Amino acid sequence: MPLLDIKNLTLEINTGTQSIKALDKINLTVNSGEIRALVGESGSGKSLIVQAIAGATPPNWTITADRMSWNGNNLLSMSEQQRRQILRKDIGVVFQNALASLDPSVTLGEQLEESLPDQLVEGNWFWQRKQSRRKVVINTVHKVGIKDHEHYLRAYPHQIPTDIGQKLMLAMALISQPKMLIADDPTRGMETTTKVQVLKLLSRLNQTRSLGILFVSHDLLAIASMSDTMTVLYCGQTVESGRMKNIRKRPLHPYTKALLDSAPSFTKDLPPKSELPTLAGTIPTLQHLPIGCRLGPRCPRAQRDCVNVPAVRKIHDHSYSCHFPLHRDKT
Ligand SMILES: Nc1ncnc2c1ncn2[C@@H]1O[C@H](COP(=O)(O)OP(=O)(O)OP(=O)(O)O)[C@@H](O)[C@H]1O
Repeated sequence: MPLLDIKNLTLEINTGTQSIKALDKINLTVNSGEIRALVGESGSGKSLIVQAIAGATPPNWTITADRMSWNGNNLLSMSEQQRRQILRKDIGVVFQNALASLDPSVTLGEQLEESLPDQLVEGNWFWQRKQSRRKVVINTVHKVGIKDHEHYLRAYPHQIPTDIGQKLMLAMALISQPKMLIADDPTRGMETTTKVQVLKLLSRLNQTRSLGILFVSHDLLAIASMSDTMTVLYCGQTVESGRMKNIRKRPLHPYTKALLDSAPSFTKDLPPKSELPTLAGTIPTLQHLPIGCRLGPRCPRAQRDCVNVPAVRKIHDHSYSCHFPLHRDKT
């Protein structure tokens, strides 16, 4: 059974004048010990998925799904308290710009200690538990590559540089020893050595503790080297999903191909909102979504049928949604 199992997740945003389908029938699973990359241009809806899973949604969002379960338990039907409990213990989430959501008046050390569940604290006496908490916090910040813990644990959120902040957010997500980590662009803006350090840490946790990871990123180099599987998103629709090596070798969806071709040697990140060199135009805004397959107006293979949403087709564990996929002309 997958840890996280999502089928046909739809997110509608009510703008007051209209209802917009920002996510349209998204499918996604993450198994224990699996690293799944969630990729797509800026604006494709990756962060919306993370927010929908975490339940961090404003009142004008409506979320529906045929299935959205954690370890077999329906996330959508459980109480807010049960869901919070799961997010506190079992799923670590690093949101984009997470640093901004920290309490500015509390030191980072105290906020990390608060994130540590009581079950992981040793000792019976108050002073023993205090020491134990401190020890776990220090170990965790060392694990994410912060050596000068004295300095940073005493600091307030606005006093630290962004890359240290990102590492601390990762520490906060990992401190409860979760079964799964959802990391929304955790290495964004980091310089290469720091990035490599963080990626190595995640790979190690994945291998030693079977940590399942949903890795959201623009960074194709990072994704390709560490992920087992990949889900490609375009404009709120899942376009392709499968094993990383199969998709890299033989992408079936024209969008996946364009995304891979845009970083031919995987040597550069794709800056947000940039044009893909292999596809004309840019991703549409939610107010101007095309009908049917949303890639239609930009797709070199588009034909009349593309005004209808393509069904999900499967070849073993490789799935795609396209009327005119690559390499399948004879079928
Ligand atoms: N709270 C919100 N209300 C309305 N629209 C939103 C909201 N958050 C995001 N959007 C819109 O939803 C679409 C998807 O945004 P999202 O942030 O999920 O993209 P993304 O793939 O995560 O991009 P990036 O890689 O830049 O983070 C965008 O068009 C964005 O403008």
